[in-house]
Amino acid sequence: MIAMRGAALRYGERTVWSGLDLDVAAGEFVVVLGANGSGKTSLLKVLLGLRRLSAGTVTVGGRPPRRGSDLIGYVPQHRGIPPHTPLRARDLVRLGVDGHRWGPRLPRQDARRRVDEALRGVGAEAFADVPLELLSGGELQRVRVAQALASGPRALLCDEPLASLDAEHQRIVSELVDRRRREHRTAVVFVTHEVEPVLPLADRVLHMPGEPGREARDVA
Ligand SMILES: Nc1ncnc2c1ncn2[C@@H]1O[C@H](COP(=O)(O)OP(=O)(O)OP(=O)(O)O)[C@@H](O)[C@H]1O
Repeated sequence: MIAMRGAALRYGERTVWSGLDLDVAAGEFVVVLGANGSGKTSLLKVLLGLRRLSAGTVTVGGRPPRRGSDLIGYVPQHRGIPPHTPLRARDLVRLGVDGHRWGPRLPRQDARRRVDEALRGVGAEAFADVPLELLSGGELQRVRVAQALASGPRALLCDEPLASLDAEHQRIVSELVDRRRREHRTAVVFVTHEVEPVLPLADRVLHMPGEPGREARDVA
């Protein structure tokens, strides 16, 4: 599903990583670890089509990554919602249903059914109509997972989705992602500093070295 060969990323003179080979098959769960600044978010940006490699090749679903591709779902790092944001949980998930869609939107009934399914999938029905700014951090991350999965992506990229969640919600969010890859064979790339909840679920771990000249290691 995801294939990188001899990949390198530079910002100006600075090489963030190089010599990176990575394969993530359908249904595989790959955890990405590394120090601050080692280039984990930059790796996701390349897969999202937001950054071009400086060297090497990358494909997602057999093609070069493309911004806005409906092959990919993305769960960003947890952060709060600005006060007075006029959205409820179900509105955020609706953006996920419509997000990548070109042309006419889904008929209202179909969209509503998909939003309800996605909310049910993360156990968020009880707060579906609550304004986002009132949700707890853990509830909000569950809604963000629902948003990312609402369009049925074949690969799910998660950027530190467990940061600042309590242990119980770290487990809940990790298991939601794990269930998805098992039931739908979604390929998962999961960047985290919280290893405890995800290592038991991971097929493989990619260590970003964070030191110039050292190559990233993809270990079993
Ligand atoms: N647009 C940019 N221009 C120049 N340098 C950048 C740019 N984006 C990121 N960097 C630098 O590249 C390095 C890798 O950044 P990145 O955010 O990918 O690291 P990270 O591993 O995700 O870090 P963290 O764990 O702190 O989130 C950092 O030193 C950062 O300052």
